Amino acid sequence: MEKASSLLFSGVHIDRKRFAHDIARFQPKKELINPEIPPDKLMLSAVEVKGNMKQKKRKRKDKDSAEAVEGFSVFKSSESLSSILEKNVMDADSIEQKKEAAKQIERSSILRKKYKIHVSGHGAPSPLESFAELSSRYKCKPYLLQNLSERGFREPTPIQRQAIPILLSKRDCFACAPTGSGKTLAFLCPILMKIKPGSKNGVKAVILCPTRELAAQTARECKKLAKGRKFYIKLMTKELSTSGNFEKMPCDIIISTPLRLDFVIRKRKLDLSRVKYLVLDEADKLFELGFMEQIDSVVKACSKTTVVRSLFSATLPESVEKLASTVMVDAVRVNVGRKNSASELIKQRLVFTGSEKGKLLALRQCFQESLNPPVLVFVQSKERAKELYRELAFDDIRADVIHADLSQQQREDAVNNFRSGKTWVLIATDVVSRGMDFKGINCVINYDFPESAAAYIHRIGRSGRAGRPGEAITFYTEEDKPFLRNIANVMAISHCEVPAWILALPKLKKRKHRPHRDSISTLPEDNT
Ligand SMILES: Nc1ncnc2c1ncn2[C@@H]1O[C@H](COP(=O)(O)OP(=O)(O)OP(=O)(O)O)[C@@H](O)[C@H]1O
Repeated sequence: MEKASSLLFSGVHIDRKRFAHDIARFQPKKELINPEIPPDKLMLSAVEVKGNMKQKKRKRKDKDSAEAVEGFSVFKSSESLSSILEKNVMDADSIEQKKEAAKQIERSSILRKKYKIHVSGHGAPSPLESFAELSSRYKCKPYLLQNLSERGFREPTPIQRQAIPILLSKRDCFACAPTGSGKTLAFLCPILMKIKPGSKNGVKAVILCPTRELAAQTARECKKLAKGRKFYIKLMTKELSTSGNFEKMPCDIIISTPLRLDFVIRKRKLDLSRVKYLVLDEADKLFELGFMEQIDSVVKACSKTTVVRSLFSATLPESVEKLASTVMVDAVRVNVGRKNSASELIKQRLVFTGSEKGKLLALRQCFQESLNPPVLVFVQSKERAKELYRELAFDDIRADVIHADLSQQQREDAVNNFRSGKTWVLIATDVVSRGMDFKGINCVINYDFPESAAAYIHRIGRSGRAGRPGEAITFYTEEDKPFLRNIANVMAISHCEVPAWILALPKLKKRKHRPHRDSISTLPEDNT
């Protein structure tokens, strides 16, 4: 009779009899011991150990047993085999879970690589493979999936794949993704999924946007997505902010500019203490000096300890993230593609016009060569927008203008006419440079050189949206030359051609470029 013999492998002492007994006992779960070992090898080892061991020569048996053990990396510890096996079986469920978790991690990293999603922050949930996962993973109500499908959204965009699960997991989030890549839906979906409609306990979500136009657009998007459910979605207009009865008015989601919401919090005592989601869209703009106090007031008013805060933009500089970190808790960062870069769908080029007068000639030439409406033309100030509009009024072009001096109604009309195709060319200040989703803009012309690389990225991002190609032309004069490099860097990163001499220009410390420019007008003084 064979005495309990021992086998030394990798410095581990194994009791052979117990080994045989344990293997036989736990055979049904054997594959759980170590997923690395092939099943046929494991089965062979178990049978040999249990039944045939006595008939085989000691040497052979030792070798086989050693082979059987070889796959068990877990044996390479100082624990006895029995205790390891017991533990493994007891942990079978957790091992199964661990295996599944390992697979999920692998799937996540494949998806992230495929969609150029970069994530930092611990325990970020895995990205969505499809919209259907919203229902299988997060029990999304059918109405929302139906609305997504009706809008023609078949696949989530990369930022939606990652930011939606993060916000559904109630994690604070910094999200940076190119212009036109569907960030709006990335924050609207989780809000609609996580709050209950019917406003029994006051406002549940606040979305802040830097301009009225963008707030109105986001409110419209939100209503379209919420179709079929009785959500109270309110756009904070001037009228509502001054005369709305907030105590009696049901409201689930408020979409506002910081100025209006701050006014209502201070003067009308709007209670935001039950807000679950706070979104700062175009966050880097909101963190600029003019908005800081208002943002502070809104952040304080959304006082629920579990409020989920998120920042979205196509450009999120470190300085903004640093500032915002003071109010974010354990946030996850998501970047799609290269941070702070332009959409790769836009063909960008620079045009030297020499002087201010040269710009008007160049613009007319562009229109003569190929006017492919809709075209958005950006200028530096409202005065210049008015001047250029007056100049083009004499040409045979259906042009309109939008700037901050117009009434709210006039601004809305300008946007709507441009959207519907009544207007071919819209002359604009930066009031519509961020977030505005004019469908199918073919070309953006920077008549005046943008004040910064971020401004450039947002302006040209009005074209090349939702997977469609776009074009951007930027005029520059002698005066703009020193600032060319910032823009040229953005172009080079998006693989657009840039003359080498521009990339060799010295770096500038000054970020903003808003020079005094000669008047656009070629009309005599008394005619203007
Ligand atoms: N999953 C999707 N599939 C197809 N189109 C989508 C999807 N999600 C959003 N869109 C469309 O993409 C366009 C751009 O979306 P959105 O305005 O949210 O972009 P954005 O990333 O917020 O851009 P910006 O940085 O300029 O604000 C919209 O017309 C929107 O309807």
